Amino acid sequence: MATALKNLSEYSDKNLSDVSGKTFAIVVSEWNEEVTEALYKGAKETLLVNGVSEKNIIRKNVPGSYELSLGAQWMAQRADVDAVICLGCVIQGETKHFDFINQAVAIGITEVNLKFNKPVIFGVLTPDTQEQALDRAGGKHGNKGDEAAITAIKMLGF
Ligand SMILES: Nc1c(NC[C@H](O)[C@H](O)[C@H](O)CO)[nH]c(=O)[nH]c1=O
Ligand SMILES: CC(=O)[C@@H](O)COP(=O)(O)O
Repeated sequence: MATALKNLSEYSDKNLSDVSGKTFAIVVSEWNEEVTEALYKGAKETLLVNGVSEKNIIRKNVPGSYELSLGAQWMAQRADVDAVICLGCVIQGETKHFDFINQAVAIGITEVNLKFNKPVIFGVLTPDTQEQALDRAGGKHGNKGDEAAITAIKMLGF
């Protein structure tokens, strides 16, 4: 598989715009907390490393990934928020619940982007197993939280 040996979160920090005055909201799903806390840690650290002030990083928790869309909307509608990062982890269970949550959150987050004309980043893992999730939350495949933060920074540079 293409991802087998890769750190998927490697990125170039060349040409990133100055975001030192920008405000970021991070919406975090409490489901699969071990994973989403690691995603949050990665996203926050990446924002700080790229010059964002700690006071300009707002955190909002929601119960599950399904609730990320509304949490993102609450944040995006604030005039002081420049970009929103949504973090979640939906692990495949025995039923189709996984598909419904993933479809709803993907569409919901896309709608919030377009409604508020602000970057709202999809940092939601959709793995088959907890191991795959941890591999992407600070493990051997990097940290999708870092990637989500870099994507938000890049989008603010357009
Ligand atoms: N099973 C997972 C969930 N389920 C909860 C839903 O997101 C939602 O909170 C519930 O349906 C009430 O609206 N959420 C995750 O983020 N990850 C899961 O694996
Ligand atoms: C992704 C889910 O919603 C999930 O954890 C629920 O599991 P199941 O499909 O076995 O009910």
